[in-house]
Amino acid sequence: MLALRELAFGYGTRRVGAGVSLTVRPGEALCLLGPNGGGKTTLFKTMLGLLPPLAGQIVLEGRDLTTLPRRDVAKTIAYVPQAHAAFFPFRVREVVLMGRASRLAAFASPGAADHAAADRALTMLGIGHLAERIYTEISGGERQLVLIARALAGEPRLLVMDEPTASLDFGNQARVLAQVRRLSERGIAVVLSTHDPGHAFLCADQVALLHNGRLAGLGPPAETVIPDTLRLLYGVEVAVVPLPGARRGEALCAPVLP
Ligand SMILES: Nc1ncnc2c1ncn2[C@@H]1O[C@H](COP(=O)(O)OP(=O)(O)OP(=O)(O)O)[C@@H](O)[C@H]1O
Repeated sequence: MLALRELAFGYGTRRVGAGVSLTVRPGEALCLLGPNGGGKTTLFKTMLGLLPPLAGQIVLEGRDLTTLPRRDVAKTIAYVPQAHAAFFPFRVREVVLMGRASRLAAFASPGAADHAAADRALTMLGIGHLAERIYTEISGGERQLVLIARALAGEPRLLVMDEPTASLDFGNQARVLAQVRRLSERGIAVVLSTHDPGHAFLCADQVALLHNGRLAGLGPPAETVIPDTLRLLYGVEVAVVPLPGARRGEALCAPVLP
């Protein structure tokens, strides 16, 4: 689905990261962990084709990303940004419908299939009851769920999510992580970042650890989310405690305060 080969990324002459190589297969979820300012958002922008690679290559479904028409990229990858301040008082249904933009001809209005896809996405996220609400008048957590629904409405094959659980309450965090697993089961590839390393155990097949713009580890959660790597990334001691009866090696991560 997606391959990064010796990728260097950043802003013009400001190199944020380098030497990043990884692959994400259809239906696989990759969780990106790293400290504030570690380069996660910059890497995402580069993967989406919004920033040119400074070196190396990004291959999307076998083709070099930089040679693909923007519209093809937009049909394949959907991006869920961090829940941002909302300025325009659209209804939630309209916001979700905007996720169909890449599938509409220029100046065309959404048709029945587009409305149906938007409704499916609202239902999938369990927020059908918000459809007629005004986007600027719902909570930050609800907005985050709407942004995920907007991305899914475009029926992408790869979903890139920048800290999708950041502003969500405990229940909604669990719902979003469960959703990531469900998307994987449907064959959709997911790349997400989070500041909670425990989330990797709940939804990821692979974890990429980004430290000073370089990969400090890449592999299954049980091999990568361990006290040594978490100390390196975050500069604190972390206890990684296996969950009793866990079938996928799930563990809880908690900082050990001095
Ligand atoms: N537009 C920009 N131009 C130049 N440098 C930038 C720009 N945006 C971010 N940076 C720098 O790039 C580095 C990586 O930032 P980035 O936002 O990718 O980190 P992050 O891992 O997503 O952080 P966080 O977890 O805090 O969201 C930081 O040093 C930041 O100051």
